[in-house]
Amino acid sequence: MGKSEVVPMPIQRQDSLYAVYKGAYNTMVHTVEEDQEEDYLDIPENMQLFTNQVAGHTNDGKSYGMIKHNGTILKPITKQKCGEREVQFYEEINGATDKTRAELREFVPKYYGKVAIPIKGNNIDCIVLEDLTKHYKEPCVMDIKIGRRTWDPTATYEKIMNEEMKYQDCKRDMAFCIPGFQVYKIFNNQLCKFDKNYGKTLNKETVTQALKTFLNAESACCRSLIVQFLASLWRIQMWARKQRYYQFFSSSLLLVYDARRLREFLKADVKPKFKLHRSTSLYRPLSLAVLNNEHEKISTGFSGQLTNQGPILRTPTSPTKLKQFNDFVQSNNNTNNVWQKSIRTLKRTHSFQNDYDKEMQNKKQDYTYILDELCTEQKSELWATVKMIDFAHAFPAEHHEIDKNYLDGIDNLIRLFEEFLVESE
Ligand SMILES: Nc1ncnc2c1ncn2[C@@H]1O[C@H](COP(=O)(O)OP(=O)(O)OP(=O)(O)O)[C@@H](O)[C@H]1O
Ligand SMILES: O=P(O)(O)O[C@@H]1[C@H](O)[C@H](O)[C@@H](OP(=O)(O)O)[C@H](OP(=O)(O)O)[C@H]1O
Repeated sequence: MGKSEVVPMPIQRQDSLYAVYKGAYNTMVHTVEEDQEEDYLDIPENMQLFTNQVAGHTNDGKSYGMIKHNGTILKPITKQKCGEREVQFYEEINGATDKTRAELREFVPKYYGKVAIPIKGNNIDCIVLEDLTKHYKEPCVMDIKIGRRTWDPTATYEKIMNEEMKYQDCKRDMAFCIPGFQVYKIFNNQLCKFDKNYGKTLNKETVTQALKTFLNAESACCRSLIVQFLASLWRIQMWARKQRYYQFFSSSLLLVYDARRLREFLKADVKPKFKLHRSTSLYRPLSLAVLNNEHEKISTGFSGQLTNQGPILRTPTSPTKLKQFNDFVQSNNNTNNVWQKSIRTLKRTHSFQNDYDKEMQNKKQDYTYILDELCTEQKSELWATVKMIDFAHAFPAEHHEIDKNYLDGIDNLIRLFEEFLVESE
């Protein structure tokens, strides 16, 4: 990625850390200075460059990057055919009345039509989409391009060759690749960006590490986060297993979560107090407790049971379990109250460790969180999601077949996340 902007973190604002990883993970290149000039783009005053973009076309002279405007993003159309295809795709599904395509609307960003805006003095058509990062304070974003084949039926020989040369190992073994991601690291408040050069080095072994880096899971996976992602992924998978309308080439899944909420979650150091015991069922029961604990009550629809056919998506219906669960939630309910959190913070006495600055920093961070929570009209229960994006190469399914190329990638990605889920038990 070439674009960058120093994103203010709640603390340590003066020395906010920002790093870009190009190629090897260990090669950290500071590009803030050198990128500043590139970051300038002549666009209307009420619009900004979209700094949470992690992959795709950028302002490189031939194309433009995403633009941010009023809770939406504008995707400039620089390749006419690709733009038309993407617009047609969104308009088709927005007008669809059949169940399968209507359902697809839930899995993609909201579409608000097309708009022409002046960019560098030229009138450029843009696709207007919901900004999937807009509710997140510290958006961690990963673009995962799905499918072994990333060229469409109209591709030239040269295009096919170009595509086949890229992300070879990862595409061959995993049926997906990672053209870019950004993550706010929990342990040092650093925003790290990983570009396509890093993505191109990945293989079936190292891709797991890349996902863990993205998930802030170097030491342990946060179960709540994994479940939120899996809840979205499983629904997309179920849809892809049955749909026979489309073939997606070079389309991505965008994984987005809020590192702020993850930090709060980990800070609360929530230990599961309510645990479902393993039963002697055919299934492999995974505890619901840590998914729905005192800190976050998340309705993912995940029953806690994985089967060979996939997850059982429902909540437990056993009256005893429900009562146990409700009692648990009731007894811990007040810890969710932001005012009580605030009072607790105010009551905190002076540090005994002579570490006054650190204490102050923590306090500031707490207050920032509390203020943000109070200012947010409605705090969403969920703080991670997956959406399908980039339909520049969406084609009608040949012979109404299942899009195996797409489904393979989804299946493999889910398998990795399910392994993380088991690890987090
Ligand atoms: N609705 C959205 N909300 C937030 N970010 C988005 C959204 N859509 C796209 N992005 C960001 O923009 C990037 C590029 O998006 P997209 O893949 O649609 O563009 P592209 O230029 O067609 O990409 P490619 O070069 O892979 O064809 C994504 O990786 C993501 O970071
Ligand atoms: O991952 P990389 O190395 O950036 O490769 C790009 C990626 O495959 C894009 O999907 C593609 O845009 P399209 O989907 O629009 O074809 C672009 O083609 P381009 O260079 O012709 O724009 C490639 O360069």
